[in-house]
Amino acid sequence: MANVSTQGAAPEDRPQPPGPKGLPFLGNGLQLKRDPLGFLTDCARTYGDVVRISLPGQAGFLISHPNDIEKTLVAGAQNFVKTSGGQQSRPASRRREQDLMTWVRNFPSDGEAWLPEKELAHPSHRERRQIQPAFHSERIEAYAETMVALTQRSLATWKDGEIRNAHVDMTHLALVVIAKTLFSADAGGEAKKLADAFSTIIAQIVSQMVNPIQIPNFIPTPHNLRLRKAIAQIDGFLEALVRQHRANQDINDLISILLKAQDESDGAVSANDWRYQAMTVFVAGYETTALTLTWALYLISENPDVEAKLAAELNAVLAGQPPRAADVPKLRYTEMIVKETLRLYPPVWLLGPRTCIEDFEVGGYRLPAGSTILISPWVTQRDPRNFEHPQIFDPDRWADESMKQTPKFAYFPFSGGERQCIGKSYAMMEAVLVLATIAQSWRLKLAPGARVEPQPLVTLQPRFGMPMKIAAR
Ligand code: HEM
Repeated sequence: MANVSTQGAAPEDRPQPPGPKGLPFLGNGLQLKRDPLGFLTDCARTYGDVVRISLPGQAGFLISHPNDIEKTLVAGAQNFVKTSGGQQSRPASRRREQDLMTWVRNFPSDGEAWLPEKELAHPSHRERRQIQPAFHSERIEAYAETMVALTQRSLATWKDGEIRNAHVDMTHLALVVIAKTLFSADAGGEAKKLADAFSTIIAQIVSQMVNPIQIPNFIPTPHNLRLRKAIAQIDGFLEALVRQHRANQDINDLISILLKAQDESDGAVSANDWRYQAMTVFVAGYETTALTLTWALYLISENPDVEAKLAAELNAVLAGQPPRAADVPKLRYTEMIVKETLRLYPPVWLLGPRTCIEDFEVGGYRLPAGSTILISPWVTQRDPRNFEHPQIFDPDRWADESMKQTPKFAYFPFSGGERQCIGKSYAMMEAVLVLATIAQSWRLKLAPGARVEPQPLVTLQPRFGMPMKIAAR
């Protein structure tokens, strides 16, 4: 499975990457749809580091060697645009005239999102520049108190001995945390409604990835009506936010940054653009963090030795006090649990497909312009060449000095390069603080008979939820 040696070979003499046989027209589409995690893992283990996968109507290549991933995400980044369901989005100038429905139709954003044409060579630079201040380290530290307070508020409703769906709890919690820290909104009462609206929207995003042919928005099918209602709910939430921010100029958060950027843009940014960005941060931020926490609670419950070590660390560092930002660097084992959870259950199990603009040389192969590149943290982070006993949940592996020898892109739950997750530090801090706050006072055990199976949608969901029996410490 080592990279193919290409020394001395002219590009045209190089072999084509191997790959599984596919059906006429459908290629490997059915296998990919039926069991994406199993199929992609088998492809990498059977055919090597660059695998040809025929997607309906296009050539796809799975890249799974850390060096090749680094080359794609870092050195070669300028050669790629992010695509959604094999379709390239429309030019920004036309997109600006459209509404949130268009945002949904085009998510995840590609290199052209919201950018004037002259900036296209530097995908996403402008949008990142705008929202970056909300993620500076001193700002993130200021969010710690709110994260812990909201977790405590949510835990106050828990009753000893009951069975709760940890996935639902973590989803509502992560949603109210983002709403409060970045948007200054108290979404407590609305958490369920907003979470349901977002999941309708996310289901739509998944559906259009799988089925590029969609019934147009204006036809009132039950599905389109549900989607419109969900979008109207989110839109109403954002409208209320903007009124609140316009009325109180002292608020200093992500929304105020976006509104200021819009006011200063001299019409270069449309009235809707701040909404697109707010929606992107919301969708990208709350579900991923909620899933990290859900999978972490599950893995802790299945590993009593890990649970005991976690409890010991929390006692030693916090001595019964709620965690604060200053405690985060001391909660090393808690952080190792989060890192190991993100290795085994990366919420973004497949990075947004990227299309190469020009031919791309990688792993000894030359991939033609227009190819779709697939990169999966799930596949690479479970590769035995990168991690010893990769299927085992072992937070202690992160304390091992030998881990420093592991190639950088053997582990990339937040992606890497210029499109890497902007919320990485925010998410890590939130996960550590929330986990510490929960585990300090509650012990969670997977409910008897519960079925646990990862379901790879846009993010890696627990297919049957995560019913857990809770006990007060
Ligand atoms: C553990 C939690 C999280 C994980 C695992 C995660 C992972 C990722 C990954 C892998 C990407 C790149 C996707 C790609 O290239 O296809 C990404 C992008 C992004 N993330 Fe995160 N993320 C997390 C939390 C957050 C949070 C808390 C926020 C904001 C509060 C956030 C905001 C974003 C944004 C704005 C993008 C760019 C989206 C785009 O370019 O379309 N993420 N994240």
